Amino acid sequence: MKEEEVNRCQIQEWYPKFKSVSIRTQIHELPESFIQYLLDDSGPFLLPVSIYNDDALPNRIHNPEEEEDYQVSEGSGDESEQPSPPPSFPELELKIKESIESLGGAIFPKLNWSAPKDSAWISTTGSLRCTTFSEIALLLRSSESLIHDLCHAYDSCGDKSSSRPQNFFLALRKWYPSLRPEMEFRCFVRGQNLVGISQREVTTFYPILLEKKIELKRLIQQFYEDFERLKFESENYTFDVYVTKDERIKVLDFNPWGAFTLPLLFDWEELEMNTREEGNNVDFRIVETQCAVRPGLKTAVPYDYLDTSTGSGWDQFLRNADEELQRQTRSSEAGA
Ligand SMILES: Nc1ncnc2c1ncn2[C@@H]1O[C@H](COP(=O)(O)OP(=O)(O)OP(=O)(O)O)[C@@H](O)[C@H]1O
Repeated sequence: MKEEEVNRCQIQEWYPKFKSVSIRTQIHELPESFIQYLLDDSGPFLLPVSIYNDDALPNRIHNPEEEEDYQVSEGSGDESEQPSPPPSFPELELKIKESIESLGGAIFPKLNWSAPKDSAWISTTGSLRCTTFSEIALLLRSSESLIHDLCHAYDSCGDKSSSRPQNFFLALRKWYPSLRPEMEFRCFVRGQNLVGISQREVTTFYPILLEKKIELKRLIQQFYEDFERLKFESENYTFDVYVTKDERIKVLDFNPWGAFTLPLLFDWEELEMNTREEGNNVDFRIVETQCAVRPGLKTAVPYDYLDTSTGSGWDQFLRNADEELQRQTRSSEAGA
């Protein structure tokens, strides 16, 4: 696989071309200080200080010296006891706040390639729905799967020249509360031919897919002929689509062929062999019976989460996160 093929699957690269057939998204370049914050696992877990009131336009720039909570006593003699000051990213926070408002008040966050799916369990809603910068920071900072984007994006590239992209971006996608998982599909393109389509959520049997199989296949194939073929430059790649109630197709994501991309109801060897000639049938796969469901391919809750007993590490992590949230709530109430 080539770096350029991996690069094309970054949301800041593909979204401008597919905007009209995707879901509303605003993309912000991330400062290096924020990337370092995401990567830093030394010391306690600190959420960034929110410098704006949550429910108003920016009206107060936080000044640590004016608030008791932030005063660091000088010369106490034991510097190692002093917690490091919480980080703050005022410019980024303002841009994000404005974007969230313009996207209707709730968003789904994502870096260049990936969403922090593995940290949904930590949010109060158990989902990736975010309404504030702090919620986004909590999800991003808690996610192991984003380490792939941050440090290993090019690991499968034969021409790898760096471990990370030049710039990182945060995509804020309008939150859709009622996406039906059975209407998401992964499409496999080889040699610029659509060779396979798989149900995306393979852990469940959805009878409606049996009923609509022929129609869904026709819709997706038509979409590929109309939009995809001319616009996405790689020879081999995958893209994920969502079929709306009124039978429109929305592109959710692009992924490189092979490597970290899950082949779902296929395996890569059989997809490699499928060199579909023009006009041949596209292989459309769904879970056809209750007995054919696949086990979950990704774990949503880290194993350690199951063990929150004293000494497990998670007890301290959860206490720190809780204290930080309470402290920030107190400080924003004091400033309101
Ligand atoms: N805007 C949204 N609102 C609500 N849910 C969403 C939204 N966008 C995506 N999702 C849900 O989140 C899932 C993961 O999204 P997405 O494919 O963008 O993440 P990803 O990290 O790139 O995943 P993968 O690496 O498996 O492709 C989607 O399958 C969809 O169910």
